[in-house]
Amino acid sequence: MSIESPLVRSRGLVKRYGDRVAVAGIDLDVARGEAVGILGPNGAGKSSTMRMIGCVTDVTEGELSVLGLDPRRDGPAIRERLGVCPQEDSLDMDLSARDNLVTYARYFGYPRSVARERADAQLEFMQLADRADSRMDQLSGGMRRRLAIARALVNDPELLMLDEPTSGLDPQARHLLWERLFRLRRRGVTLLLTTHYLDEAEQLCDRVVVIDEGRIVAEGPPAALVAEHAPREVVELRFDSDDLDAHADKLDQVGHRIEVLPDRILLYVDDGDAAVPAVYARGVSPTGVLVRRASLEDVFLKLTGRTLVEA
Ligand SMILES: Nc1ncnc2c1ncn2[C@@H]1O[C@H](COP(=O)(O)OP(=O)(O)OP(=O)(O)O)[C@@H](O)[C@H]1O
Repeated sequence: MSIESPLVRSRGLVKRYGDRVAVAGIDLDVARGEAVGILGPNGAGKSSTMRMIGCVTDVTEGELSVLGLDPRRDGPAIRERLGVCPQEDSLDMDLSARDNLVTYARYFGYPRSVARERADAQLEFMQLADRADSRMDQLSGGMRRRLAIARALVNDPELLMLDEPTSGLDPQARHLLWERLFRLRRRGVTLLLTTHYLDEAEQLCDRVVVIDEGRIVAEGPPAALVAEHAPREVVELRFDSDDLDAHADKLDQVGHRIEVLPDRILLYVDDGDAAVPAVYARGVSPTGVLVRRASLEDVFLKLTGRTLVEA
């Protein structure tokens, strides 16, 4: 157990935009070497939290220390030691991939030759070496996203922050990018990221913080959260008809809990395969049945009554 102070520590962190409360008092710790995921639906306050930690927006209220420094006072010194990859990438469309990185590295005061070396090393790591001379409009969305991460790495940051790094990417591009994040994690880079993709967070993150309406609703290692909040398995039932409540009424007490979503019914059970015959025995005939392990999505649903992706 490290006795080092956390890289990020917030207590009662608040962000307001006028009357709108985006972050309503968040306590967050990120230790060196950890991979922490902030999960939550649209508008939950994830980006606002990230922007305060990244010193791009002011803290409205509460305590925040980043790398042991105070963002209110030491913004520039903190930013030098962070790698920040915002949701909207801000790559320069007129520059090549390499020059985007070199220009950024020069902000940190590296001599041109060092900036170029650092740029090339990160292009290599992000599997973009063969696209070094390409302009942005010649790169796919996935390549641009990897380039934005490469750029965030040129200053060898102590903490890499990624806001929805895989949103909008096709599954192959997501996979490629995620695989690089695993490698970074293995190298010991501290990661703080937001995502809608709970399956990814479950695999990559040591710890997840689930937020909803600006507040933390659950926190812990993914497997522990699932074990705490959801039975082992879930039976998903799909139907042609819209009247799912009528089916749900018949399934009373088949499992520990039942959730009726707009397009399906979820039954929370210990043993999915054993529960399926009980569904038919109640006179319910779904058009689709899927048995799966309970996931963070189920934790979120239980805690907020809403699904993450469709929320
Ligand atoms: N610059 C701003 N001015 C006013 N309101 C804002 C601003 N930025 C965010 N908000 C509001 O604050 C709340 C939280 O937004 P935030 O972007 O932090 O959420 P999020 O969890 O990152 O959502 P998303 O996944 O859509 O990015 C939302 O209600 C949003 O409309």
